[in-house]
Amino acid sequence: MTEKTFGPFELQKAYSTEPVPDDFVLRRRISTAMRTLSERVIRAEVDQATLQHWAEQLEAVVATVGEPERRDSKQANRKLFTGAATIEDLYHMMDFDPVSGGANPIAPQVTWVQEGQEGVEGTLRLGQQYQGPPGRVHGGVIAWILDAVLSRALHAAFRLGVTGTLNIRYLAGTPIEDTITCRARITGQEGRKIFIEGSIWHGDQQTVHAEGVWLTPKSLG
Ligand SMILES: CCCCCCCCCCCCCC(=O)SCCNC(=O)CCNC(=O)[C@H](O)C(C)(C)COP(=O)(O)OP(=O)(O)OC[C@H]1O[C@@H](n2cnc3c(N)ncnc32)[C@H](O)[C@@H]1OP(=O)(O)O
Repeated sequence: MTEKTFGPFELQKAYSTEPVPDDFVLRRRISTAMRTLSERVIRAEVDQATLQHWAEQLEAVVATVGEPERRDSKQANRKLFTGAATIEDLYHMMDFDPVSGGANPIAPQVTWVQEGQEGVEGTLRLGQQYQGPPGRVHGGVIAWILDAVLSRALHAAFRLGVTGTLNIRYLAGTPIEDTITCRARITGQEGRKIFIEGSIWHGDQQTVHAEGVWLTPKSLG
């Protein structure tokens, strides 16, 4: 039997509904453990011998993994655009994303509650490893997340582009260790320029406003 394959417009749906490939179940477990560790290790108050022991254990894992070659992510992308991508290819494209990618150990995990042409909305919680001022999320981390959230609004509307400009207004502190909500939507288009705005909320309080311009590649525009 031939393996099921997907094209560009099936990417999001297949990624969120098809069964997770076995190796990605394990990659996600590893990444979850690493994310949990990076938060807890900052909190931990232990003696020097314990720190020494943990350092040695972790260095042993690093040595076991070695120095693998860089992953070729263009291959899966090419297959997607000819409708020949397998579910494994889709996971290779999506699951290593630095925001929300389940198999990326540094990716803050967003729970997407809405994704459509009218916009996207997701919730997340950022731990102490993302702290800037005491108790608040680091401003650069906020920019990192919003770049991804605004890009997600672009993809949810079946468009492609790269960030050209991203302006961020920090209205109030965004708390760590509590649920926050991110939103984004396309507000307009002029030729290859697509205008997107976004926000972060803590409960009813808006803490960040963002707006930016995404550029569709010349080859598609
Ligand atoms: C189907 C789904 C697939 C999903 C795949 C998952 C992947 C996930 C990926 C996640 C990705 C996450 C996101 C990421 O991380 S994207 C990575 C971060 N961004 C970049 O690396 C972009 C780097 N910059 C460039 O490549 C070029 O400078 C671009 C392409 C931006 C423009 O160079 P280009 O040669 O094309 O431009 P042009 O000179 O013909 O000008 C055209 C028009 O645009 C106006 N303009 C120009 N520059 C800017 C600017 N910076 N802001 C605003 N406007 C700008 C310009 O005035 C002109 O306007 P007008 O005079 O016509 O009115």
